[in-house]
Amino acid sequence: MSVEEGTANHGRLLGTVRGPQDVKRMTAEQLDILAAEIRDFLIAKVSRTGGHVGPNLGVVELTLAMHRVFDSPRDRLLFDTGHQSYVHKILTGRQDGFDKLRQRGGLSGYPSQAESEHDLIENSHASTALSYADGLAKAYALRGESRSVVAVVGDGALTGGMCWEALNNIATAGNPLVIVVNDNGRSYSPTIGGLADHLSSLRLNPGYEKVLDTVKDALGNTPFVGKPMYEVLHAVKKGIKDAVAPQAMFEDLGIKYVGPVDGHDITAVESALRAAKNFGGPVIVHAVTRKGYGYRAAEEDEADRLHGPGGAFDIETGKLLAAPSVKWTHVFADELVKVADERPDVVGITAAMAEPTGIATLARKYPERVYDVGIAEQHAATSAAGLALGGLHPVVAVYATFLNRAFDQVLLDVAMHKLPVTFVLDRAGITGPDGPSHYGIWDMSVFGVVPGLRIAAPRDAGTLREELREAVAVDDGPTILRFPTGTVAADLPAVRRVGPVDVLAESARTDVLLVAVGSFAGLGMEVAARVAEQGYGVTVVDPRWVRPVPAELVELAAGHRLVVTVEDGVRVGGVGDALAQAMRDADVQVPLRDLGVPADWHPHGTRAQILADLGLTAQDVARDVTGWISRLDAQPVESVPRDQAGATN
Ligand SMILES: Cc1ncc(C[n+]2csc(CCOP(=O)(O)OP(=O)(O)O)c2C)c(N)n1
Ligand SMILES: CC(=O)[C@@H](O)[C@H](O)COP(=O)(O)O
Ligand SMILES: [Mg+2]
Repeated sequence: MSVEEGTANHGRLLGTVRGPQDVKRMTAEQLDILAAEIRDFLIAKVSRTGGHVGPNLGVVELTLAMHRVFDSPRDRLLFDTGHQSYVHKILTGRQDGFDKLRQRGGLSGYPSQAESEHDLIENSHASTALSYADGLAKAYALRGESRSVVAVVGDGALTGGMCWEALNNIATAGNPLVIVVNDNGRSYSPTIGGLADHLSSLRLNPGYEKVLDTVKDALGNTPFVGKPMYEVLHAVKKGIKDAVAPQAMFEDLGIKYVGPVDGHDITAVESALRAAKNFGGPVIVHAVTRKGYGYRAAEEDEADRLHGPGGAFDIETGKLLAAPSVKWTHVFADELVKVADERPDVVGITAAMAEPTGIATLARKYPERVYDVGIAEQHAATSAAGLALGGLHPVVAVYATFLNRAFDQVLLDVAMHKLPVTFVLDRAGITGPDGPSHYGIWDMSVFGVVPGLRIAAPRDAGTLREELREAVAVDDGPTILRFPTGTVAADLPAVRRVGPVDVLAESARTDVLLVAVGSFAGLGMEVAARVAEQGYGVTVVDPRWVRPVPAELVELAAGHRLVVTVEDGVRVGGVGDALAQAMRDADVQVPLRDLGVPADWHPHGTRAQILADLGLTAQDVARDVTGWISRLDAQPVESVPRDQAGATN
């Protein structure tokens, strides 16, 4: 593409970039111009769609250098968490896709094999890239393939335990492998922990910086002649480094360390990467970057450097354009503080997501009662078990999808010990823009099998507050409270309560018992109204506590001709499955149809779009229910009058 044509697209130089080969031949001056054009491009596009603008502004030079030193896709570039792969996508022919970033049918916000041969890891869960890289490097070694493996991992992701399991193996295997630590000092907020302190000691030591510049100049003028020269030069740097900034951690692991380098200096990063590439074993390149680099609104965003605005935002201020609304998270955060006011034993735990989960609200009032464990959900669960053994009641707030990796900890470290730990799962169910590895659709099935664990699914703000209090009142086992992303549902009053079960609507006829789980209660009410137009009576119930299945739900089922369950979670092992089993065990032979999310990798889009694609709308469910009940009419069974419906009051 000519420069003229390129200009018409995104910027004079950026418009000419159709693949990595186009940046390999650019001069240093052109690269600086290109980096600026990429920043302008990212801000312009992501301000319209929402997305991870801060992390990607921090890796512009880093990604350019990687694509100049390595030959993707033959050499494999891996991005831990993958939220910082937009620049990689820009350089691998996908600039045109950014108008539909994270939108249905558009570009994924994470690497996607379907999009490009340059993409490999699609999982948006942190701390996995080094394990992939270890495996990949072993495969290439065994197959005798001379291909570089490069893994970019953030300082936040490095607080995840899997990284250290991987480093342990990478060191032993000794295969050529380049680990680029993208150290911007932050996850959302400043990264916590001993590792973070260690990294900052490296990057912040003024003496080391000055001395390093001298060495860097020497390095800059010295053509690399492979491993011997690298060893000599590295020994020089190491000697200096240990003198001013001891960093035995990595090297004692058996992994060479290069850095810290200025992650925004393409030439410096390139020379470090070339040294690492030619070393012939595992090397860590410690790149110091700034999240949101070059964009004032991001650099001045104290909360999280514009880590991931959820929608379109004002370029000048970085503020979301959408009108603010009361989110499920806000209701949780507000009630948690009220509970903590009354219960000095209640403490909060976050896995590097204090603001997004609302735990920060508790931390602002009771800083000594909130623990940020880093991106370490497994540790969060078992550390919570320790806190509970110590007489406290921890509230662990994570996104639903991220608790998956802590199943064993919840099962054995918490539940088997019957410990009072409450897990609050935000973003439960279909979320939308983040796609399949972010969908919080597994929790009711996966954790529903844990003996002694109780799961609540509030339907609105009132029941969220109520069920949070009920959860922290449980002292003989773990509890889960799960709610979706977005604006909290309007309060839906119950007409009566049967045990823990709220009856939201009922009629003279008891044709259908509609079990609407959590935030689907509103959908249930709409369905009941539509089905009533066909002459059928629908009893809508919200179980509130969905696992274990309340006995009252089975009794209510016995009084109806058909039971339908609808849940924002996978069907297999979900509430519908569990209720069907409970009904069989109680010999209640009423037909049951369960609606929910198929266990599959659902694409990204908006929550509403994906739910519609899955037939989880009032119109679709009403059509299903009407079809099922009308087919039952072929064997008419008197609908049991309500007062004999078997439900206890
Ligand atoms: C297991 C897991 N927990 C939490 C998250 C949410 N999350 C996404 S990015 C991020 C911060 C990552 O920080 P870092 O690795 O330093 O990357 P940066 O954004 O600074 O480039 C977090 C906590 C996640 N994706 N995966
Ligand atoms: C990459 C990651 O895991 C988070 O940044 C996630 O994208 C945040 O999701 P929300 O926008 O729903 O808070
Ligand atoms: Mg970081």
